[in-house]
Amino acid sequence: MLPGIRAAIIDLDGTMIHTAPDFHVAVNRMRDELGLPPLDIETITHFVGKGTENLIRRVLAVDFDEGGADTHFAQALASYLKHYLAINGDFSSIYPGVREGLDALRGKGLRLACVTNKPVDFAVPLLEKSGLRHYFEIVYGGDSLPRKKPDPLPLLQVCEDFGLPPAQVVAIGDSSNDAQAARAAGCRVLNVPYGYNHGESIHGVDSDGIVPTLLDAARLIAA
Ligand SMILES: O=C(O)COP(=O)(O)O
Ligand SMILES: [Mg+2]
Repeated sequence: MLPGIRAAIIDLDGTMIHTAPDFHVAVNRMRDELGLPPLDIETITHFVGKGTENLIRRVLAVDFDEGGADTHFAQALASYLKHYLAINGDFSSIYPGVREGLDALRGKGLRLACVTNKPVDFAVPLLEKSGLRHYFEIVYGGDSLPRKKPDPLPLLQVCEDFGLPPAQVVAIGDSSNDAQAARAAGCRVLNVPYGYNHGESIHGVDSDGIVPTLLDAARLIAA
């Protein structure tokens, strides 16, 4: 059990929504525009988690050295953002247990925030389209604050917004980013094993527990 918890900070990509197919389509439409061959979904999924700029750099590094990637970066980023915005949510799906888990967390009286490295202008419409926006008092994207996960800043900002000490807040996410940010902030952390952990096993991550679904996370948490 995790006792003494008053709020949960929940990650988006790979935790609530399986967005890898959206990333796959948008990245390959960008690559097509640049005259580059498509990448498979697994390769692209391993690049997800550290924000949009990092994703584009990793995607360009498949074809170019550092100088070449720099040359193409601005065009690639603009193309990717245009294509992602056009399809945001069309190919993605909510993971099992997410709605039930969010209902259970709310039922226990926890306050909820979503902290994602996705740009906030992608995250909010995706949450709205998925019917999840209403659960969250706060949504911070990767570009909402000066630093993103694995930096603790977005988590510390939520703690301040809620007026809670970090020890009373749990972060729930699919990757080492979420765990590192939580540890650095002094929050508790639970991880789900089904998302995108940069192609690595979630079992190597410093976490307070690995739970099969958000509903299982909710069952472990007590106010
Ligand atoms: O867009 C990303 O890089 C991943 O976003 P996440 O923080 O919701 O997993
Ligand atoms: Mg994630």
